Amino acid sequence: MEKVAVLGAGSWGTALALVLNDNGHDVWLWTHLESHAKEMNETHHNKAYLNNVEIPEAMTVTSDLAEAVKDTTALVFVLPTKAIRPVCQQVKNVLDHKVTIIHGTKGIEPETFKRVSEMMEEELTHNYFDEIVVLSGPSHAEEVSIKQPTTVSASSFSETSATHAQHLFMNDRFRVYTNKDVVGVELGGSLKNIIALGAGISDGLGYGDNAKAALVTRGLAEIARLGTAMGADPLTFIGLTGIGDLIVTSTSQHSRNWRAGNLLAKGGSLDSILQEMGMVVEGVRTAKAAYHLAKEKGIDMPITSGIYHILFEGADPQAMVDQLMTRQKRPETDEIHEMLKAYYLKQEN
Ligand SMILES: NC(=O)c1ccc[n+]([C@@H]2O[C@H](COP(=O)([O-])OP(=O)(O)OC[C@H]3O[C@@H](n4cnc5c(N)ncnc54)[C@H](O)[C@@H]3O)[C@@H](O)[C@H]2O)c1
Ligand SMILES: O=P(O)(O)OC[C@H](O)CO
Repeated sequence: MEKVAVLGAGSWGTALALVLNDNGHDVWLWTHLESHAKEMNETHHNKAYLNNVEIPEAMTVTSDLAEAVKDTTALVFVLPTKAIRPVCQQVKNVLDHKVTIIHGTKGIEPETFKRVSEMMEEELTHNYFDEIVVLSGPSHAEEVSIKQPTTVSASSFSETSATHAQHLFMNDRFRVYTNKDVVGVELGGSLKNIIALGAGISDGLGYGDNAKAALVTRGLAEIARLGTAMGADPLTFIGLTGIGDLIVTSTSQHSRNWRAGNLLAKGGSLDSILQEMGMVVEGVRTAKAAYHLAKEKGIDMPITSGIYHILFEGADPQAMVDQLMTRQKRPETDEIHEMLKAYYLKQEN
């Protein structure tokens, strides 16, 4: 049994804390709001974020960060991307030993284009950990919390750290693979949220399965294009944290990104939708980051660009679809084909 602190008591933090609790660990779930900790301790439910399950007695819910991180072997950061830097700064003030650092956050910082592990490294420095582990894959909190079979990847430059995360989380309903492509795993997990917003928009406009399949497939081509330019292994994008997560987020009604896109297409304003949902919709800020990053790097991302214009410039979703469909004629063959060829060649050898 190990003491593990989960930082962030939203839906995903709560679901991951439950997995760790099932595995017999001493789990401390930290929320920055004293009132939230009090409510969860009194009601044994996380009403605002994941009300369908009971918080077990064995799990400690606290708003005291120093108590939470004391004597831990691992910290699991499960926060919105914009809360990563401030919480790392708070952790730095109270952590006095080395731990395995794991994060389950899916986003890119729009101002710097940094991935989450890069932001964490900048804030925490290597005094407190060896290499960060990214836990990512097709995994809705609503299903993990009721023990539906789920598979994810634990990705790190350090095999020891990845294996530690795998050991902490893996059980017969939550299968964890290790993975070395941190860049590909983080970018796949973040960029798929933009395409999921697009899938929600497509459904909201009344389009069918053909349109959604096209969005997912051509969306993957865009993700791979930007991802490889940023140093990712292209094969990662046909794995769990690429196509796997893209499928689940674009097709599931659990997805907050899909839901936000769906409401947008039906005429809601972005601000009111985000306010009403009350949970983080990471694809919004990531669309801003990816749009500007792609522009800077000269990478063609027409779907991402259309979604950016809908989100931030009030473009009409229907007009964006028309624009995508009537672009210049071109062959389909591109890096997706090259990736698949490389993958099958690798399997044969
Ligand atoms: N929900 C899922 O199924 C799921 C699955 C995989 C990954 N993720 C990723 O996990 C991350 C967190 O998502 P979530 O679904 O748990 O979000 P959520 O909206 O359900 O909860 C966010 C939590 O962060 C807290 N928070 C917000 N700002 C904070 C701050 N400045 N300091 C401290 N705490 C703060 C909120 O109080 C809340 O407890 C996101 O990057 C998301 O993409 C979510
Ligand atoms: O609910 P979403 O859209 O934030 O997606 C949650 C997870 O990332 C799915 O793997």
